[in-house]
Amino acid sequence: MKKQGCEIEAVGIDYKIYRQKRQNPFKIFNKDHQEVVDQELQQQQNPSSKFQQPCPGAGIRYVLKEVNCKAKPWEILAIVGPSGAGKSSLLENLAGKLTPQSGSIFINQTPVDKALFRKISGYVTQNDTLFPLPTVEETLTFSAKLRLRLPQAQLSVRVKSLIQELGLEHVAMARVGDDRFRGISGGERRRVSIGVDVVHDPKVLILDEPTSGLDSTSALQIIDMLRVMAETRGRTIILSIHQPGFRIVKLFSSMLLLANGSVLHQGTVEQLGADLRDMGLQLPLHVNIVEFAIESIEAIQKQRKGPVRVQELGFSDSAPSSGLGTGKFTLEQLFQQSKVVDEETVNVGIDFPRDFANSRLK
Ligand SMILES: Nc1ncnc2c1ncn2[C@@H]1O[C@H](COP(=O)(O)OP(=O)(O)OP(=O)(O)O)[C@@H](O)[C@H]1O
Repeated sequence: MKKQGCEIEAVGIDYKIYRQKRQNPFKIFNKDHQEVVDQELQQQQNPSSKFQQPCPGAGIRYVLKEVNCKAKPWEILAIVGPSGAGKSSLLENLAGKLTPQSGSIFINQTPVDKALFRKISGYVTQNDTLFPLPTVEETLTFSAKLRLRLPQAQLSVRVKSLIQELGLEHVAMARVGDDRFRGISGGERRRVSIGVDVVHDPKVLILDEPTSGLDSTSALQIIDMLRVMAETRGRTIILSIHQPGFRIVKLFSSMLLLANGSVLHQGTVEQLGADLRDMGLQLPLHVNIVEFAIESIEAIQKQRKGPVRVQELGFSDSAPSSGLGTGKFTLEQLFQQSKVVDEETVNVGIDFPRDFANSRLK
Protein backbone atom coordinates (compact mmCIF):
# COMPACT_ATOMS: atom_id res chain seq x y z
CA MET A 1 0.00 0.00 0.00
CA LYS A 2 1.20 3.49 -0.83
CA LYS A 3 2.15 5.60 2.20
CA GLN A 4 0.12 8.77 2.65
CA GLY A 5 1.52 11.78 0.85
CA CYS A 6 0.59 15.43 0.89
CA GLU A 7 -2.13 16.77 -1.31
CA ILE A 8 -1.95 20.54 -1.55
CA GLU A 9 -4.95 22.53 -2.63
CA ALA A 10 -5.15 26.27 -3.08
CA VAL A 11 -8.62 27.80 -3.31
CA GLY A 12 -9.36 31.33 -4.49
CA ILE A 13 -5.91 32.77 -3.86
CA ASP A 14 -5.72 36.54 -4.35
CA TYR A 15 -2.35 38.19 -3.89
CA LYS A 16 -2.18 41.94 -4.28
CA ILE A 17 0.65 44.41 -4.12
CA TYR A 18 0.32 48.05 -3.29
CA ARG A 19 1.96 50.42 -5.71
CA GLN A 20 3.33 53.59 -4.24
CA LYS A 21 3.21 57.03 -5.76
CA ARG A 22 6.00 57.45 -8.28
CA GLN A 23 8.36 60.29 -7.31
CA ASN A 24 9.94 62.54 -9.91
CA PRO A 25 13.69 61.88 -9.48
CA PHE A 26 14.50 65.39 -10.81
CA LYS A 27 12.08 67.22 -8.58
CA ILE A 28 14.89 69.00 -6.74
CA PHE A 29 15.64 70.83 -10.00
CA ASN A 30 12.03 71.85 -10.35
CA LYS A 31 11.42 75.50 -9.49
CA ASP A 32 8.20 74.40 -7.75
CA HIS A 33 10.18 72.06 -5.50
CA GLN A 34 9.50 74.13 -2.39
CA GLU A 35 5.80 74.02 -3.19
CA VAL A 36 5.93 70.18 -3.39
CA VAL A 37 7.87 69.96 -0.08
CA ASP A 38 5.30 72.22 1.56
CA GLN A 39 2.47 70.00 0.25
CA GLU A 40 4.17 66.82 1.54
CA LEU A 41 4.75 68.45 4.94
CA GLN A 42 1.12 69.47 5.07
CA GLN A 43 0.06 65.90 4.21
CA GLN A 44 2.29 64.47 6.95
CA GLN A 45 0.84 66.86 9.51
CA ASN A 46 -2.70 66.16 8.38
CA PRO A 47 -2.75 62.55 7.13
CA SER A 48 -6.50 62.59 6.42
CA SER A 49 -5.78 65.02 3.57
CA LYS A 50 -4.11 62.11 1.71
CA PHE A 51 -7.50 60.59 1.12
CA GLN A 52 -8.73 63.79 -0.44
CA GLN A 53 -5.78 63.86 -2.87
CA PRO A 54 -5.23 60.31 -4.14
CA CYS A 55 -1.79 59.67 -5.66
CA PRO A 56 -2.14 59.20 -9.40
CA GLY A 57 0.31 56.27 -9.75
CA ALA A 58 -0.73 54.58 -6.53
CA GLY A 59 -3.12 51.63 -6.32
CA ILE A 60 -3.57 47.91 -5.96
CA ARG A 61 -2.28 45.39 -8.43
CA TYR A 62 -3.48 41.80 -8.46
CA VAL A 63 -0.42 39.58 -8.93
CA LEU A 64 -2.60 36.48 -8.41
CA LYS A 65 -6.31 36.54 -9.01
CA GLU A 66 -8.67 33.82 -7.75
CA VAL A 67 -6.11 31.09 -8.31
CA ASN A 68 -7.25 27.52 -7.67
CA CYS A 69 -4.86 24.62 -8.00
CA LYS A 70 -4.23 21.13 -6.72
CA ALA A 71 -0.97 19.20 -6.42
CA LYS A 72 -1.02 15.50 -5.65
CA PRO A 73 1.54 13.20 -4.05
CA TRP A 74 3.61 10.98 -6.38
CA GLU A 75 3.19 13.64 -9.08
CA ILE A 76 4.83 16.73 -10.56
CA LEU A 77 2.69 19.82 -11.00
CA ALA A 78 4.36 22.29 -13.36
CA ILE A 79 3.38 25.95 -13.24
CA VAL A 80 3.96 27.44 -16.66
CA GLY A 81 3.33 30.82 -18.21
CA PRO A 82 5.05 33.83 -19.68
CA SER A 83 7.43 36.02 -17.72
CA GLY A 84 5.58 38.04 -15.09
CA ALA A 85 2.59 35.65 -15.09
CA GLY A 86 2.87 35.18 -11.31
CA LYS A 87 4.57 31.76 -11.18
CA SER A 88 7.09 32.66 -8.45
CA SER A 89 4.43 34.52 -6.48
CA LEU A 90 2.16 31.48 -6.55
CA LEU A 91 4.99 29.21 -5.38
CA GLU A 92 5.84 31.63 -2.58
CA ASN A 93 2.18 31.67 -1.52
CA LEU A 94 2.01 27.87 -1.57
CA ALA A 95 5.27 27.63 0.39
CA GLY A 96 3.96 30.03 3.04
CA LYS A 97 6.59 32.67 2.30
CA LEU A 98 3.90 35.12 1.22
CA THR A 99 0.44 35.39 2.70
CA PRO A 100 -2.46 35.79 0.30
CA GLN A 101 -4.98 38.53 1.12
CA SER A 102 -7.78 36.06 0.43
CA GLY A 103 -8.20 32.38 -0.31
CA SER A 104 -7.04 29.30 1.55
CA ILE A 105 -4.44 26.60 1.27
CA PHE A 106 -5.24 23.07 2.41
CA ILE A 107 -2.91 20.15 3.10
CA ASN A 108 -4.79 16.86 2.87
CA GLN A 109 -8.07 18.82 3.16
CA THR A 110 -6.93 20.55 6.38
CA PRO A 111 -6.08 24.28 6.53
CA VAL A 112 -2.32 24.68 6.34
CA ASP A 113 -0.29 25.06 9.53
CA LYS A 114 2.67 27.11 8.32
CA ALA A 115 5.13 25.96 11.00
CA LEU A 116 4.33 22.30 10.38
CA PHE A 117 4.39 22.79 6.62
CA ARG A 118 7.90 24.24 6.80
CA LYS A 119 9.08 21.03 8.47
CA ILE A 120 7.60 18.73 5.85
CA SER A 121 8.51 20.81 2.80
CA GLY A 122 11.56 22.04 0.94
CA TYR A 123 11.78 25.23 -1.12
CA VAL A 124 14.46 25.58 -3.78
CA THR A 125 14.96 29.13 -5.03
CA GLN A 126 15.79 30.12 -8.60
CA ASN A 127 19.37 31.10 -7.81
CA ASP A 128 21.89 28.68 -6.34
CA THR A 129 23.13 29.98 -2.99
CA LEU A 130 25.98 27.57 -2.37
CA PHE A 131 29.42 28.22 -0.95
CA PRO A 132 32.00 27.65 -3.70
CA LEU A 133 34.84 26.08 -1.71
CA PRO A 134 33.31 23.07 0.09
CA THR A 135 32.92 19.81 -1.82
CA VAL A 136 29.54 18.39 -2.79
CA GLU A 137 29.65 15.96 0.12
CA GLU A 138 30.69 18.65 2.61
CA THR A 139 27.87 20.93 1.39
CA LEU A 140 25.22 18.24 1.85
CA THR A 141 26.67 17.16 5.20
CA PHE A 142 26.52 20.76 6.41
CA SER A 143 22.85 21.00 5.43
CA ALA A 144 22.12 17.60 7.03
CA LYS A 145 23.72 18.75 10.31
CA LEU A 146 21.59 21.87 10.32
CA ARG A 147 18.32 20.11 9.54
CA LEU A 148 18.62 16.66 11.11
CA ARG A 149 19.43 15.79 14.68
CA LEU A 150 21.11 12.48 14.00
CA PRO A 151 24.34 10.88 15.19
CA GLN A 152 27.32 11.33 12.85
CA ALA A 153 27.15 7.76 11.49
CA GLN A 154 23.49 8.10 10.48
CA LEU A 155 24.14 11.53 9.02
CA SER A 156 26.79 10.20 6.71
CA VAL A 157 24.55 7.29 5.63
CA ARG A 158 21.82 9.82 4.79
CA VAL A 159 24.26 12.03 2.84
CA LYS A 160 25.63 9.04 0.89
CA SER A 161 22.16 7.89 -0.10
CA LEU A 162 21.21 11.45 -1.06
CA ILE A 163 24.30 11.77 -3.25
CA GLN A 164 23.24 8.58 -4.98
CA GLU A 165 19.65 9.80 -5.40
CA LEU A 166 20.96 13.03 -6.96
CA GLY A 167 23.30 11.13 -9.29
CA LEU A 168 26.33 12.98 -7.93
CA GLU A 169 28.60 10.08 -6.92
CA HIS A 170 31.19 11.01 -9.56
CA VAL A 171 31.59 14.56 -8.16
CA ALA A 172 31.04 13.90 -4.43
CA MET A 173 34.61 15.00 -3.62
CA ALA A 174 34.73 17.91 -6.11
CA ARG A 175 34.41 21.52 -5.01
CA VAL A 176 31.11 23.19 -5.82
CA GLY A 177 32.71 26.31 -7.36
CA ASP A 178 31.05 29.43 -8.75
CA ASP A 179 31.51 31.95 -11.59
CA ARG A 180 35.03 32.86 -10.46
CA PHE A 181 36.20 29.52 -9.13
CA ARG A 182 35.68 26.60 -11.53
CA GLY A 183 33.90 23.70 -9.91
CA ILE A 184 31.19 21.24 -10.90
CA SER A 185 28.89 21.89 -13.90
CA GLY A 186 25.77 24.09 -13.75
CA GLY A 187 23.46 21.06 -13.88
CA GLU A 188 25.38 19.34 -11.08
CA ARG A 189 25.32 22.54 -9.02
CA ARG A 190 21.54 22.69 -9.43
CA ARG A 191 21.33 19.10 -8.16
CA VAL A 192 23.35 20.08 -5.09
CA SER A 193 20.97 23.01 -4.48
CA ILE A 194 18.04 20.61 -4.63
CA GLY A 195 19.91 18.18 -2.35
CA VAL A 196 20.41 20.90 0.28
CA ASP A 197 16.62 21.27 0.49
CA VAL A 198 15.66 17.59 0.36
CA VAL A 199 18.19 16.34 2.90
CA HIS A 200 15.41 16.10 5.52
CA ASP A 201 13.31 13.99 3.08
CA PRO A 202 10.39 16.43 2.76
CA LYS A 203 7.01 15.22 1.58
CA VAL A 204 6.58 18.36 -0.50
CA LEU A 205 9.20 19.95 -2.71
CA ILE A 206 8.64 23.37 -4.28
CA LEU A 207 11.13 24.58 -6.86
CA ASP A 208 11.27 27.96 -8.58
CA GLU A 209 12.59 27.53 -12.13
CA PRO A 210 14.87 24.54 -11.40
CA THR A 211 16.01 24.44 -15.02
CA SER A 212 16.74 28.13 -15.64
CA GLY A 213 20.14 28.74 -17.19
CA LEU A 214 20.68 25.06 -18.03
CA ASP A 215 21.11 23.49 -21.46
CA SER A 216 18.22 21.31 -22.65
CA THR A 217 19.93 18.01 -21.74
CA SER A 218 20.81 19.11 -18.19
CA ALA A 219 17.28 20.55 -17.82
CA LEU A 220 15.77 17.24 -18.89
CA GLN A 221 18.01 15.34 -16.46
CA ILE A 222 16.92 17.57 -13.56
CA ILE A 223 13.19 17.11 -14.31
CA ASP A 224 13.70 13.38 -14.79
CA MET A 225 15.45 13.21 -11.41
CA LEU A 226 12.51 15.08 -9.83
CA ARG A 227 10.07 12.68 -11.50
CA VAL A 228 11.93 9.74 -9.93
CA MET A 229 11.85 11.53 -6.55
CA ALA A 230 8.07 11.92 -6.87
CA GLU A 231 7.41 8.41 -8.12
CA THR A 232 9.67 6.50 -5.73
CA ARG A 233 9.15 8.49 -2.54
CA GLY A 234 5.60 9.72 -2.96
CA ARG A 235 6.68 13.35 -2.86
CA THR A 236 4.47 16.15 -4.07
CA ILE A 237 6.57 18.22 -6.44
CA ILE A 238 5.49 21.67 -7.56
CA LEU A 239 7.79 23.61 -9.87
CA SER A 240 7.70 26.61 -12.12
CA ILE A 241 9.21 26.53 -15.55
CA HIS A 242 9.32 29.20 -18.22
CA GLN A 243 9.38 27.35 -21.54
CA PRO A 244 9.58 23.60 -21.12
CA GLY A 245 10.85 21.59 -24.08
CA PHE A 246 8.88 18.78 -25.67
CA ARG A 247 10.60 15.94 -23.78
CA ILE A 248 10.31 17.79 -20.45
CA VAL A 249 6.58 18.40 -20.91
CA LYS A 250 6.02 14.64 -21.16
CA LEU A 251 7.39 14.17 -17.62
CA PHE A 252 4.80 16.43 -15.97
CA SER A 253 1.79 14.79 -14.39
CA SER A 254 -0.23 17.98 -14.66
CA MET A 255 0.24 21.59 -15.60
CA LEU A 256 -1.12 24.92 -14.46
CA LEU A 257 -1.05 27.60 -17.16
CA LEU A 258 -0.94 31.10 -15.69
CA ALA A 259 -1.23 34.42 -17.51
CA ASN A 260 -1.28 37.76 -15.73
CA GLY A 261 -2.03 36.06 -12.42
CA SER A 262 -5.06 34.10 -13.63
CA VAL A 263 -5.29 30.36 -14.25
CA LEU A 264 -6.05 29.56 -17.88
CA HIS A 265 -5.78 25.78 -17.57
CA GLN A 266 -5.02 23.04 -15.07
CA GLY A 267 -4.76 19.48 -16.24
CA THR A 268 -2.62 17.30 -18.44
CA VAL A 269 -0.86 18.49 -21.56
CA GLU A 270 -3.18 16.29 -23.61
CA GLN A 271 -6.20 18.03 -22.04
CA LEU A 272 -4.72 21.42 -22.93
CA GLY A 273 -4.30 20.30 -26.55
CA ALA A 274 -7.84 18.90 -26.62
CA ASP A 275 -9.24 22.15 -25.14
CA LEU A 276 -7.43 24.24 -27.74
CA ARG A 277 -8.72 22.01 -30.54
CA ASP A 278 -12.27 22.19 -29.10
CA MET A 279 -12.00 25.95 -29.46
CA GLY A 280 -11.52 25.45 -33.17
CA LEU A 281 -7.80 26.24 -33.16
CA GLN A 282 -5.76 24.31 -35.68
CA LEU A 283 -2.61 23.23 -33.90
CA PRO A 284 0.31 22.60 -36.20
CA LEU A 285 1.37 18.93 -36.29
CA HIS A 286 4.00 17.90 -33.69
CA VAL A 287 3.77 21.32 -32.01
CA ASN A 288 4.81 21.62 -28.36
CA ILE A 289 1.38 22.60 -27.05
CA VAL A 290 2.70 24.31 -23.92
CA GLU A 291 5.14 26.42 -25.92
CA PHE A 292 2.36 27.18 -28.40
CA ALA A 293 0.06 28.41 -25.62
CA ILE A 294 2.77 30.50 -23.94
CA GLU A 295 3.95 32.02 -27.21
CA SER A 296 0.37 32.86 -28.12
CA ILE A 297 -0.16 34.63 -24.80
CA GLU A 298 3.11 36.52 -25.21
CA ALA A 299 2.19 37.51 -28.77
CA ILE A 300 -1.15 38.87 -27.59
CA GLN A 301 0.52 40.78 -24.75
CA LYS A 302 3.13 42.19 -27.13
CA GLN A 303 0.50 43.20 -29.62
CA ARG A 304 -1.37 44.98 -26.86
CA LYS A 305 1.79 46.90 -25.99
CA GLY A 306 2.79 45.50 -22.63
CA PRO A 307 0.62 43.49 -20.29
CA VAL A 308 -2.85 42.68 -21.59
CA ARG A 309 -5.23 45.47 -20.59
CA VAL A 310 -6.19 45.19 -16.95
CA GLN A 311 -9.91 44.85 -17.65
CA GLU A 312 -9.27 42.04 -20.13
CA LEU A 313 -7.31 39.71 -17.91
CA GLY A 314 -9.19 40.47 -14.76
CA PHE A 315 -6.56 42.73 -13.20
CA SER A 316 -7.96 45.75 -11.59
CA ASP A 317 -6.42 48.87 -10.19
CA SER A 318 -9.22 48.86 -7.68
CA ALA A 319 -11.42 46.25 -6.06
CA PRO A 320 -12.59 43.41 -8.33
CA SER A 321 -15.79 43.95 -10.22
CA SER A 322 -18.05 41.65 -12.19
CA GLY A 323 -17.67 40.24 -15.70
CA LEU A 324 -14.22 40.23 -17.23
CA GLY A 325 -12.91 42.16 -14.27
CA THR A 326 -13.40 39.21 -11.94
CA GLY A 327 -10.32 37.37 -13.06
CA LYS A 328 -12.36 34.67 -14.84
CA PHE A 329 -10.51 34.78 -18.09
CA THR A 330 -10.49 31.55 -19.99
CA LEU A 331 -8.12 30.33 -22.64
CA GLU A 332 -11.03 30.46 -25.03
CA GLN A 333 -11.51 34.18 -24.40
CA LEU A 334 -7.78 34.68 -24.73
CA PHE A 335 -7.67 32.97 -28.10
CA GLN A 336 -10.85 34.72 -29.16
CA GLN A 337 -8.92 37.91 -28.58
CA SER A 338 -6.06 36.65 -30.70
CA LYS A 339 -8.47 36.35 -33.62
CA VAL A 340 -9.66 39.92 -33.10
CA VAL A 341 -6.05 41.07 -33.01
CA ASP A 342 -5.40 39.34 -36.34
CA GLU A 343 -8.35 41.02 -37.99
CA GLU A 344 -7.43 44.46 -36.65
CA THR A 345 -3.92 43.90 -37.90
CA VAL A 346 -5.03 43.10 -41.42
CA ASN A 347 -7.22 46.17 -41.51
CA VAL A 348 -4.92 48.75 -39.97
CA GLY A 349 -1.54 47.33 -40.93
CA ILE A 350 0.06 47.17 -37.47
CA ASP A 351 3.22 45.07 -37.42
CA PHE A 352 1.85 41.82 -35.98
CA PRO A 353 4.40 39.06 -35.37
CA ARG A 354 4.12 36.64 -38.32
CA ASP A 355 5.72 33.84 -36.39
CA PHE A 356 2.81 33.81 -33.94
CA ALA A 357 1.75 30.16 -34.12
CA ASN A 358 -1.90 30.86 -34.91
CA SER A 359 -1.33 33.82 -37.19
CA ARG A 360 -3.33 33.89 -40.39
CA LEU A 361 -0.74 36.22 -41.86
CA LYS A 362 1.66 33.37 -42.55
N1 LIG B 1 6.82 42.70 -4.34
C1 LIG B 1 6.58 43.08 -5.58
N2 LIG B 1 6.76 44.35 -5.97
C2 LIG B 1 6.48 44.75 -7.23
N3 LIG B 1 6.05 43.92 -8.19
C3 LIG B 1 5.85 42.64 -7.87
C4 LIG B 1 6.11 42.14 -6.56
N4 LIG B 1 5.83 40.83 -6.53
C5 LIG B 1 5.41 40.52 -7.77
N5 LIG B 1 5.42 41.61 -8.57
C6 LIG B 1 5.01 41.67 -9.98
O1 LIG B 1 4.04 40.67 -10.17
C7 LIG B 1 4.21 40.02 -11.41
C8 LIG B 1 4.43 38.53 -11.22
O2 LIG B 1 5.75 38.31 -10.66
P1 LIG B 1 6.38 36.86 -10.56
O3 LIG B 1 7.80 37.01 -10.15
O4 LIG B 1 5.52 36.02 -9.71
O5 LIG B 1 6.28 36.37 -12.08
P2 LIG B 1 6.94 35.10 -12.79
O6 LIG B 1 5.86 34.47 -13.61
O7 LIG B 1 7.61 34.23 -11.78
O8 LIG B 1 8.01 35.78 -13.74
P3 LIG B 1 9.44 35.20 -14.26
O9 LIG B 1 9.12 34.01 -15.12
O10 LIG B 1 9.96 36.35 -15.07
O11 LIG B 1 10.27 34.89 -13.05
C9 LIG B 1 5.38 40.71 -12.09
O12 LIG B 1 4.87 41.67 -12.97
C10 LIG B 1 6.13 41.33 -10.93
O13 LIG B 1 6.81 42.47 -11.35
